Amino acid sequence: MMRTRPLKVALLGCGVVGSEVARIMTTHADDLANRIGAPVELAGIAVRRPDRVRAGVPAELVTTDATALVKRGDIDVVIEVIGGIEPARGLITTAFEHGASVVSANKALVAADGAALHAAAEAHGADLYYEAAVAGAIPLVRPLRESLAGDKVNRVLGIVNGTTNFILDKMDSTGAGYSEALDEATALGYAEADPTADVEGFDAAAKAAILAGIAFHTRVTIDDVHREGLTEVTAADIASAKRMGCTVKLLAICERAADGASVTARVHPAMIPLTHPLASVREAYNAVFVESDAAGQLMFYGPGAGGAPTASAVLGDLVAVCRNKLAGATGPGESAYTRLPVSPMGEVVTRYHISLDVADKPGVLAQVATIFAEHGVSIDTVRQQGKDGEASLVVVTHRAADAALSSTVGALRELDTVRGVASIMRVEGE
Ligand SMILES: NC(=O)C1=CN([C@@H]2O[C@H](COP(=O)(O)OP(=O)(O)OC[C@H]3O[C@@H](n4cnc5c(N)ncnc54)[C@H](O)[C@@H]3O)[C@@H](O)[C@H]2O)C=CC1
Ligand SMILES: N[C@@H](CC=O)C(=O)O
Ligand code: NA
Repeated sequence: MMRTRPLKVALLGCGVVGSEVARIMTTHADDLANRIGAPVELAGIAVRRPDRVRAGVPAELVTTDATALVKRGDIDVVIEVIGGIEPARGLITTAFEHGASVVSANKALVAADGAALHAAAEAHGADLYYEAAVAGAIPLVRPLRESLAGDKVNRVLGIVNGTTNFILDKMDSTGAGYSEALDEATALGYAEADPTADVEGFDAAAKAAILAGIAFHTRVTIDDVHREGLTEVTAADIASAKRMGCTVKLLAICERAADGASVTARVHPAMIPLTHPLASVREAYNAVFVESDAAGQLMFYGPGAGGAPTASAVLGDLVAVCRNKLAGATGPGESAYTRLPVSPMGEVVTRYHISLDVADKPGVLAQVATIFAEHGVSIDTVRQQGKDGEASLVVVTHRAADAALSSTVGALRELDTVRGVASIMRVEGE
């Protein structure tokens, strides 16, 4: 039976995501009420710039005082789509203290301080949901937290940043320049307020931290995630990948160690074979593989960024949180009981593509091969291209520890015949 008294919702932020949340809450009000069992009322919208015209947003609901809004006392759910650490963290904490549950899309905050936020929610009998924080519209947080709660997840691997995937896709398929592609991604609402977060891999690293924590039932913060962004990827890397039958993607990879005693989490560009399903993920789409003991391999795919897709995930959480409120219950909180430590990047084992500029004279190849052998890194293939006394040597290795590869590269740089290390890229998905 439908409750007539509405559940009151405060919306913090009315930008790309917030404006879509407000629009869908208004246009789908009847369906939302039927699905929840009570009407949901948008009771206030906190904005920073009230002068900005927002189509379809009732002017009387708009305020610049977000703190007063979350302290009102009659708010059941706060939706935080401001982004960043402060004031978002303070507002969420205040919301819990005043009895509200919280839905957030803020990966930066959850990856930095998720444990404290979960503790605050639990202390006040409230919910903290953040499906939109990882891979936009794609259901991933709740499937990991709930549907896979009976299984043992060993690996999560995928593309979790729409902006960088959009840039790489445009560079690869249309030959667009990096800045042009980034501007387009920003105009389409995919990029963060500061797109450095996207291109330097901070956004993907935040998502990797959240995924690793939930998947392995431990605590992982963004500081535990090895991070390399897109800015070092050159057109030559992309061309070299093509020659190998590969493409370049920015990947997030979270793994349980073979002995089960630790986990790793990393974000970096990588070459993947064109035959791998991740190679065909275009534009701002995301795709994530989850590998677990009982289920085997699962693939999650869909729009990873953009106002309406992200609002879809926010509204899904809103419905869940409202249902919990009506039932007088809360959903699952933090599950970090395994306390598995996060190992450093040096312990990660994978394959590498290394491009060296070398002198084109006899014996160089043997010298280079010896350095690899001395560091225990086995070579799979070597390709050499010479011009004007200089040559480019492309080495692809078998699987080796990241620390061994770093020492190898350090020793290669010491060789007189090695003029420079043009690029080092990991090779994944084989
Ligand atoms: N745009 C996207 O595709 C996705 C965004 N997200 C996350 O959603 C959140 C919001 O992102 P967008 O909507 O894209 O950003 P946005 O920059 O378009 O919107 C944020 C809005 O919050 C407002 N704001 C800032 N401080 C405020 C304050 N103290 N009080 C009230 N309003 C304030 C800003 O003026 C802005 O309008 C971020 O955490 C972002 O990481 C998550 C998934 C996808
Ligand atoms: N900037 C992010 C938005 C969604 O999380 C991205 O590009 O993926
Ligand atoms: Na999601």
